[in-house]
Amino acid sequence: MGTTKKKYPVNAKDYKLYEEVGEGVSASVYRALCVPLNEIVAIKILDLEKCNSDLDGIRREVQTMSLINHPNLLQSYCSFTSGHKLWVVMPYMSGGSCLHIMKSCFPDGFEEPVIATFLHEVLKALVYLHEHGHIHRDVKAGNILVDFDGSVKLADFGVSACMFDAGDRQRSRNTFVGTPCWMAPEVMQQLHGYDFKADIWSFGITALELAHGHAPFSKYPPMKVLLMTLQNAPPGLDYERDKKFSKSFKDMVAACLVKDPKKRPSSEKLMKHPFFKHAKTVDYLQRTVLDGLSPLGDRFRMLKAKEADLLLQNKELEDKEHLSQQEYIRGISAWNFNLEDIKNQAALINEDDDFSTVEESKTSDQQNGINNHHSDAKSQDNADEIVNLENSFASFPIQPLQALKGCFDICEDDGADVSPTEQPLVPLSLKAGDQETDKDEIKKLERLKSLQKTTITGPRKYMSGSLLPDNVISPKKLVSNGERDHHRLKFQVDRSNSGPLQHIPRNNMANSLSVENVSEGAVVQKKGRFRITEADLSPKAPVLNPTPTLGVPAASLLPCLQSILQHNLVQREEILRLIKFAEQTSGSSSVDHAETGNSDFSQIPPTPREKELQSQVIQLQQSVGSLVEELQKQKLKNVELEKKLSDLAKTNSIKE
Ligand SMILES: Nc1ncnc2c1ncn2[C@@H]1O[C@H](COP(=O)(O)OP(=O)(O)OP(=O)(O)O)[C@@H](O)[C@H]1O
Repeated sequence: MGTTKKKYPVNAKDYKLYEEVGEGVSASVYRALCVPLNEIVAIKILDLEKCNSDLDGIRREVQTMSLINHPNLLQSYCSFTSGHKLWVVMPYMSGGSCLHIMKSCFPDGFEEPVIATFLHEVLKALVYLHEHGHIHRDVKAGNILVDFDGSVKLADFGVSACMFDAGDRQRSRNTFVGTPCWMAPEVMQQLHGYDFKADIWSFGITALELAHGHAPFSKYPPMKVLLMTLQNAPPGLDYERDKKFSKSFKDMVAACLVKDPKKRPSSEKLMKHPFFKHAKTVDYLQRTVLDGLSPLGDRFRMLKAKEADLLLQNKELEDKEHLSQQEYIRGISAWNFNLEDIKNQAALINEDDDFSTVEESKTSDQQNGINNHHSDAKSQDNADEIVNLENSFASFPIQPLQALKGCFDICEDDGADVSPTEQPLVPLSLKAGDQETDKDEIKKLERLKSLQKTTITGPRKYMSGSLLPDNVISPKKLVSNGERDHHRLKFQVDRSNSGPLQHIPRNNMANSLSVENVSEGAVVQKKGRFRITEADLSPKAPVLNPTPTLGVPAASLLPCLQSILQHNLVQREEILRLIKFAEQTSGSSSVDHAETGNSDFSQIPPTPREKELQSQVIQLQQSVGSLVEELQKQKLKNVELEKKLSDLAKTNSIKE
């Protein structure tokens, strides 16, 4: 209070876009000039038409970014839509991300004091988030941004979530969210839900990433990462090359990477770990890391060129390793739920992989006394399991922009599409009251609304957003308000930008920012990479505030949400089935499997029972085949006899 906040314009015309400095799964980031304020900013531009997933994640990210208030968290100045694009204006972090810095200048990772300093800053951000009931869910080097003076900010709140009271927590954490290499085992398992300790796991993986220049298992396709994380011992700093690291560093990493989340320290406790005594002030980063770095735009261009080279060098785009590396260079480690990709990934995991698997999981295997060898068997059943997913991953019918129009305010003339290189169209402020939806859009939404009256019966979901600048509402407070049942969740499935699954906002942005809504509590949601989310189907679902403060009633989106929810449930079932299948199969052949250290679906041999059933099926198919053949023969004979009979009848009648 009392401090006059700078007012950033919500009109694309007021910004001058310069070079591209970053690219994510769903967005491109540009250095830009805010003309009226004469200030350099970063603008993240999302193409809502292309980004057919995760609209809810986008909305949440924008909302969370605008509300957080901590020096180690990237706050947004403002957001608005312009044509099909969403613009998010934020501080320009001229050093770029830790991942970009490593890829450009520190391919084998940083020195320990640098790592300690980076991690210390990130941990401060996590303590703040966790204290205020949020889980970040996507902690990784690609989301650690550095400014010219060495200051560090954790970015990317697309998957952040609010934590709920104990009653709902289990269900609310049954959500498949994050980026596979950094994802905690309990998040993958979806058995008992998860909490902020999932961030501690990701933090430990990030520590390894900063130490080695890449995250463990980063070369592998998502499905394999999932199984390796679940089946192998946790990764650590145990290689020969890790000898240079201190015992306290190894110990800190080991504390974070415990599979049982209960045994991991909280962020607050971790802060007291002796390792962080090695942390220095951020000007140390400025001297040791940033000094001499070329401008971010140039580095980004070089990385893109390197990526293009990789593509050229290897025309076999299906080569999962290359794909994986390219994704990694871009800071993308998406769960790509394009069915074809999954099939390819499953098919491509072969003997060669185990060479690197041995390398990555060497320590774990040594610890377990496991030999690495593998089976060549490829299970048709597994392929069938994957094929069965096909039906589940059907496209959703909703246009993302249309859906988002329920979240963001829309100006009268906001219909055109602005390319980042062109200059602005009319933007859409997040503030209510000064925009209108175009007439066609209103008609469509009215239609949806009337449809909704007859179709909506299920529970509804709330917006997330317990982070308030001045007055943060903690999960405890929410519970004590007796509003537990108002924090029921729904989860959705979405996918990376290549896929059909998309997110639809559940509510109106202005509503979500209103005091009532905040007091109603926060919501765990998901993000735009591969994540599978689960609906909380409580019949006591809360009453959504139907009063729109923007041009579009949020309730009009409910039919779409309903349909998405249905899809999500089916998809979740499928994923669970696959995971169970993998676990069962690995359980039933645990000896072989433990010995091989192999965690690949396609290499799991069929059980004896499966073999027996398969041979029975084959026998049945054969006997059906011969019966059909016999039937055909008999039919032919019949026809011939009939013909002979009629011929005889004819000759008889002639004679007569
Ligand atoms: N404020 C900023 N200043 C400078 N560079 C930035 C800024 N924000 C993002 N970047 C760069 O752009 C990249 C992509 O941004 P961001 O991670 O927000 O996009 P995204 O689509 O959410 O990515 P992903 O989903 O892969 O994490 C970052 O990794 C970083 O290198």
